[in-house]
Amino acid sequence: MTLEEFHARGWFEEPKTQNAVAHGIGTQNMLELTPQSGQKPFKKLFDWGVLFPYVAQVVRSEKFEYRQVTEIVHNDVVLKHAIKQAAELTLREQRYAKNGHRLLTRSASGDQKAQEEDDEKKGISYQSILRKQEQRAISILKDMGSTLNNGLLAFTSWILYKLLPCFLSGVVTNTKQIEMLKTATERSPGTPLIFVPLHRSHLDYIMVTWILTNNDIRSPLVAAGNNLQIPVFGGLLRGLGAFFIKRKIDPVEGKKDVLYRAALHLYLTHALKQGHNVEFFIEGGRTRTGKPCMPKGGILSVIVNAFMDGSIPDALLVPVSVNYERLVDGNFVREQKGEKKIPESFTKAISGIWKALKSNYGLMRIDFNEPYSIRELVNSYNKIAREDGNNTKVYKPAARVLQHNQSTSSLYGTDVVCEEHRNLIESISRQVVFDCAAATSVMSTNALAFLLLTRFRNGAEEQIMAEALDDLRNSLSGCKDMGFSGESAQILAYACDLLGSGLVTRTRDENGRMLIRAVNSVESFIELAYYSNVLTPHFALSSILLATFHSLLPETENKKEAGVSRKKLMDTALENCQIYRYEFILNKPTQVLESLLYKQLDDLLISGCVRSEKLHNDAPNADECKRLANSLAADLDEDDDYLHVGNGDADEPKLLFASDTLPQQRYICEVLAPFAWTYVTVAQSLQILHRNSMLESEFISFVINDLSSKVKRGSCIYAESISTDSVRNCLKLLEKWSVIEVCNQQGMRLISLNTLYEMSRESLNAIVKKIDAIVPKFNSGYFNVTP
Ligand SMILES: CCCCCCCCCCCCCCCC(=O)SCCNC(=O)CCNC(=O)[C@H](O)C(C)(C)COP(=O)(O)OP(=O)(O)OC[C@H]1O[C@@H](n2cnc3c(N)ncnc32)[C@H](O)[C@@H]1OP(=O)(O)O
Repeated sequence: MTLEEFHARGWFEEPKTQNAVAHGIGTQNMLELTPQSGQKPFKKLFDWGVLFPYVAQVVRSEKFEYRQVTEIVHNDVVLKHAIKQAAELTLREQRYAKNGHRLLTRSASGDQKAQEEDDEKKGISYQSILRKQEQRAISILKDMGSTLNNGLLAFTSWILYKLLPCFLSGVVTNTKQIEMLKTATERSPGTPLIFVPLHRSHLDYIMVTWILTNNDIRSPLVAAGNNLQIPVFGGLLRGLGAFFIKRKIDPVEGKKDVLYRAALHLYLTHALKQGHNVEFFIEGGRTRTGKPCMPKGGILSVIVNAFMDGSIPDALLVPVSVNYERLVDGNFVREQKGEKKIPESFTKAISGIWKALKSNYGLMRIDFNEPYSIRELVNSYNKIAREDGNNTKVYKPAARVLQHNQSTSSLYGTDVVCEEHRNLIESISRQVVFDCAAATSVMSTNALAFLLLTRFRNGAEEQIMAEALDDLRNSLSGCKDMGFSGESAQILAYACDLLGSGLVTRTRDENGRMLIRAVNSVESFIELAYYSNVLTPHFALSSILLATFHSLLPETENKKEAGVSRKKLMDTALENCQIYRYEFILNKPTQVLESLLYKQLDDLLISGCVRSEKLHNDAPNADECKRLANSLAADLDEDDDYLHVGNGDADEPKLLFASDTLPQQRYICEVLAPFAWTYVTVAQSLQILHRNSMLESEFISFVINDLSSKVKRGSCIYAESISTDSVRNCLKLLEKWSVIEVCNQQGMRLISLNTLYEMSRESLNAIVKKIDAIVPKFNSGYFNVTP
């Protein structure tokens, strides 16, 4: 390996002074790290660890006591109560099935004995139902329980030391972050660590446990979907920490599986009480698009509850960001094109491992971000609630104690999850996902794919692209950690190599110039979008703002003096942000979206993408100066929302179109343009629901086909707009807006237009128009003005 290549792989990343804890001072390659091996000075003359470093590493790394919890759960009175509750529910169902509506009159009479006799005649036995529920509880716990043990951990760890270098050139972690975790566990020994990674690949959980084990940090119990309970691997994962859960808690809509909920609630609570660390994937599965999915709250609600009811004194949530230069477990192109997911199986796992071992996937980067104490999170949300003057929102841990007769119908542990608690969990989970995404390091392949999709869709000369990469690195400096360093041209060559000729070509033209371009196929653009989307959330707000600005510019002859009022821009941009509410988490719950938009506006003003009327006339007003000063202050303390100056008067300075920076404006708008195309196509397709309800899956196929033909015809230039995930997100939005209704019939989701939109074509057209406004119009209007 040449020195340049070595640098390009980011192992000598310059330290970031802005946030020493989150970004660390120096990284380490875990593949080469065996701190327990080698000669221990002043201990012995000869140490066998010198000859067998990997064996020494796994044998000598710290061993923890991993207590089994299924037995404790089984003996818990709450479980016994849940078994009874489930049995009574089944009894009622069976009676209803036999007696139909007559059941109600019988129960009302309250004649217990007569009821029992009637049951007996009809072959219904409460005792046998109860026994069945008891058996079910045993079987649920058997399926769920992890058998985490040191022996298997050590053996697998050794295998991984041998196998990982076959397909990864490095596993980069941050020394400071690992030390931070160790310090956190030492400082508060009774406080469990809750690892919350964003899920990209099956390697994620393997690497988290492997890194923790080899750094003498207790391995976590990991919530695993029961689709991974496949022969051989299922048992292996269980011994390495997996506890299996149903991906859908209530398979039958509207019917709560009380027994399962209680078992999961108790399993997790007791695991925490027994000192286990826990890991779960808050998105509920791997991202198919490369950007984070919306979080799920079930597991988190149990953990927060364990703190609230005093089962544990506190817990530290550790957001984990994982990124790969090249995704190890294939790609998600098939699924984005609307094809069915292939279920996990033994053969699929074996062939996946075999394929992986024969390839090169470059670097993997894993960041353990600064932990949040759940106690402090709850306190700070309470502070916000008090500042809002909303005392009902205040959460008090002591107010709820673990009761033996508590309900088992919710994962949280109360009959109905109250709205405040739901909001609290949702806020915490959105904050975790936001922070994980923001802290994800940018790999060389992310940067290359981003440039290819937003600036060089037809390819470009390597030198020009290297300059663009320099610009990108400058613009990200201080806000995103880069997983590479060195000469941009070399980084591009390295990234092209990794992505392979199926995605990107790097060829010399007849004049000897090196050209880099994306392979012109739907599949390659969808896959490149996966890599590019690591950067998309970072540019999402400025893209929304600028696209909104362009959509508001008036049609006038004198385009160079055209402008939009600040208030109008902000109001419309805020509305447009709502369109993307299921696609991106644009702000933390503790941040005010409007303030973030103002900050983005200031950045656009500074970069010259938008001009200010007053500034343009060389007469900066006091408001403008204050706003820019505030923006800089907010940069220094990013969590504090700064107040924007200006009262939103109609006569406030206008924001003017800037013709000299049109190319930059276009790059920014290109970031969200593919999403906007998907959304507008979904909206246009709604008309087929007129007097016609449809299975959701059929509607999605219809939209995907429509998008594919648009791409084929060239009316949509973004092949990556073909995205099942974005179609689904748009449907969630339309459901939220009450444009469509979704009803669940025996596990099938039927969608139809809501009455208003069924009756009125204009209302439906208004929705299409509203969504169409977020599509940047590159072929008309202001994007075609010559500077
Ligand atoms: C050294 C060697 C190394 C080797 C090393 C090997 C490592 C060996 C480990 C292997 C490990 C594999 C790991 C694979 C990776 C996956 O398999 S990822 C998939 C599985 N994991 C997850 O999904 C975790 C995140 N998901 C959740 O938390 C979901 O909520 C659940 C628990 C799965 C349930 O999902 P769901 O059925 O869709 O239901 P959901 O709407 O979320 O709500 C369920 C209930 O939760 C509660 N809830 C939900 N949201 C809220 C809220 N905001 N507030 C309060 N309560 C809420 C409510 O009670 C709700 O019920 P309702 O009151 O609404 O009726």
